Amino acid sequence: MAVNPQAMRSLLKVYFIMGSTNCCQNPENVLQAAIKGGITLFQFREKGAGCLHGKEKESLAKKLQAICKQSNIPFIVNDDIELAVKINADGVHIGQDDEAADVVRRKIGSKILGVSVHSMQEAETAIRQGADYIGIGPIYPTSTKADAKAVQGLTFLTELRSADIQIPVVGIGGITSENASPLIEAGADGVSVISAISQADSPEKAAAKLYDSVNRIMRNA
Ligand SMILES: Cc1ncsc1CCOP(=O)(O)O
Ligand SMILES: C=C1C=NC(C(F)(F)F)=NC1=N
Ligand SMILES: [Mg+2]
Repeated sequence: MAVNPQAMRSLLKVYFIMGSTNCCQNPENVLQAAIKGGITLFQFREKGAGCLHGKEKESLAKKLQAICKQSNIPFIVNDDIELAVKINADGVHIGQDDEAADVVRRKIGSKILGVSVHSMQEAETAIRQGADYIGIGPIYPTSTKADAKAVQGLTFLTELRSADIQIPVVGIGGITSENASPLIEAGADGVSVISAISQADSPEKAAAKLYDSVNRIMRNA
């Protein structure tokens, strides 16, 4: 465990994920606004049709990393372990089709390690191999990830929590400030969003609304 679970849980509250293909406006301005609105964690996910590669990808990563650093928001890199190590990111997020979590843990040392899981078996493996948090979804329908798995709603989350699995958990997929509350009530430590913030007219207001709905539920829980 590289980050203590309680610290990890508060980082997961409003977890913004973005890459150049998710934005209509300039990614740097969108991230700046999202941070102002109150996001608690950021993941650089440069993936899908038209995404950047090589030097262009690295240069955008460094710009977004600098913006996060100014506000003490940890900067997580999706998939690209090599890039994460090269620019000394604060952590990485991997899926089941990436390298195994134990291999990645050896490469990143005490950085934050997040793993996407879709079953109890995958969750237990990720925990055993030293993940700091797990991402589960898609919770609701989403058009952002073309190859997303079947929509799972709150079923898997409820299963995890009734199996008394304590690892910090964040939900992802089609989440907005309108549908975030049931997820927190079912035991998620936070919500992860791409389009609800990156494609909002005001990313700052969208982030603030998400932050408010998540905290409102946590205060009353
Ligand atoms: C990366 C990812 N993994 C499962 S759904 C998804 C896309 C989430 O995007 P959005 O928040 O726009 O639905
Ligand atoms: C596919 C993904 C699933 N979950 C997450 C996170 F929200 F960070 F856990 N990030 C991803 N890139
Ligand atoms: Mg991946």
